[in-house]
Amino acid sequence: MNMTTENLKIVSLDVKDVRFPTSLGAHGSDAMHVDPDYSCAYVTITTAMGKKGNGLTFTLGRGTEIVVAAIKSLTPLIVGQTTVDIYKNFGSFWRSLTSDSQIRWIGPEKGVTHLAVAAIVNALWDLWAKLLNKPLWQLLVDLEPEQLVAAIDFRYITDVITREEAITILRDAKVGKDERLDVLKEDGYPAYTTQVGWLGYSNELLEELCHKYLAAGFTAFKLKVGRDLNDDIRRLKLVRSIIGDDKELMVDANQVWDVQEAIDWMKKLAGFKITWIEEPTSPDDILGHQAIAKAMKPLGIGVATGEMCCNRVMFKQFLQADAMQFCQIDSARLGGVNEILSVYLMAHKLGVKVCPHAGGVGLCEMVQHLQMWDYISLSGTMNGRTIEYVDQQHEHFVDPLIIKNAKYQLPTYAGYGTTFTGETLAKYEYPNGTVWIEMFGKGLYQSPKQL
Ligand SMILES: C[C@H](O)[C@@H](O)CC(=O)C(=O)O
Ligand SMILES: [Mg+2]
Repeated sequence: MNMTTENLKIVSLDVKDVRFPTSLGAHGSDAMHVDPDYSCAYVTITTAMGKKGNGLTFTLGRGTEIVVAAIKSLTPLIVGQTTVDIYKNFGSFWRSLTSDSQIRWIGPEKGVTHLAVAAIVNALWDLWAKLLNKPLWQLLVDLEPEQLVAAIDFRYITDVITREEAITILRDAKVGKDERLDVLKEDGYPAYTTQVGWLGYSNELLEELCHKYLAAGFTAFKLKVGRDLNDDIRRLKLVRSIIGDDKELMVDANQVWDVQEAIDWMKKLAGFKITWIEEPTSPDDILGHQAIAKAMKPLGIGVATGEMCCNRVMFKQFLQADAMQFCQIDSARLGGVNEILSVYLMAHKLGVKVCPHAGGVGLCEMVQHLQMWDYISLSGTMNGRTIEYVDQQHEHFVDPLIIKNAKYQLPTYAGYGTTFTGETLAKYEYPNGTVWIEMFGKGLYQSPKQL
């Protein structure tokens, strides 16, 4: 398959700080992040002839300016490159972004520098898909195994999967591809929702949203826990009384507990028939997760984590240690699509289900492409897999996701779905967008000048 594009020089990289005042309504709140303002560092890469790709990394308000600064530091590595050179050996180019000899010192492959890489790399994939006039999932599906694997940096993971093994796995998985594509076209990919369960929501809102999403066809729900045990029990009772016992229920502690505390707390919640406990403790504590997973096994509860798992090496060890039963790749935390592909391949080889994290700006838009590629070209199954769905900020994208009867519908537009509308940028760019000026005027937020 010819996947080359015109050879266009990258002439500029622009980055914007875009924020939405979600904390005013406690949207997105959890036990650890009590006042999140859903935000992102938003990248536009422009080529000669004016072709553009957009990418983003998700942030929570303050701190976005630091990611923006990191993206600016990486910009000289991108501007002046040409598209053919980037895409013909994307894995090497990816390595050049993560291995800059001065910048890597403040990573490497983790934290702010890696979030910056994610935004840039996501923009490069959006650009590639747009140049080929395909949705991102289709670009991935159409790449021959050798071409897809050429986008991956296998450094540090060859003890679990090699380039050759990955090619064989992808070749074997070609059987039945067309039929699986038809399933997605007809029916879509199942979703669960977290929208009911933000921790700052009142009981009334929790009840109202459970009814709303049940009526919309959802059969799986996620609730935030970990602030107060009695309150968790009360809220879980309430939710179960509305959704019934036949629906799936997941809980998410967003890293608030110590290891033994997580085990003890979850034993008290086990009676609510919980599918998974998400982020029970520090996202870096592989052996801690392993201990929790072991303790949860007899209770029928799996451990889910990944939204703050910083790179493929950490994922490798979580997978090797049986410390995660649900692998939650995050499209804006790992270094973009290239690194995510390597995690999907390792999870597949080690028999762990991938259920992407998507609570954040643009994450639902992105992960649907990845999970659909996985179904068509890698795992070949949706069994026990689901994509997170939160109903926030979709209206700000030129190509918002489409969900019907609790299933993501196969995207048909070209790109990765990560382009904001002009109106959104005019309103929400921080701090000069019209919505922010209004917020400062009303005293709802302090302007950066006052801080
Ligand atoms: C701060 C974010 O909203 C976080 O709570 C999202 C999350 O953990 C999830 O969607 O899962
Ligand atoms: Mg979570």
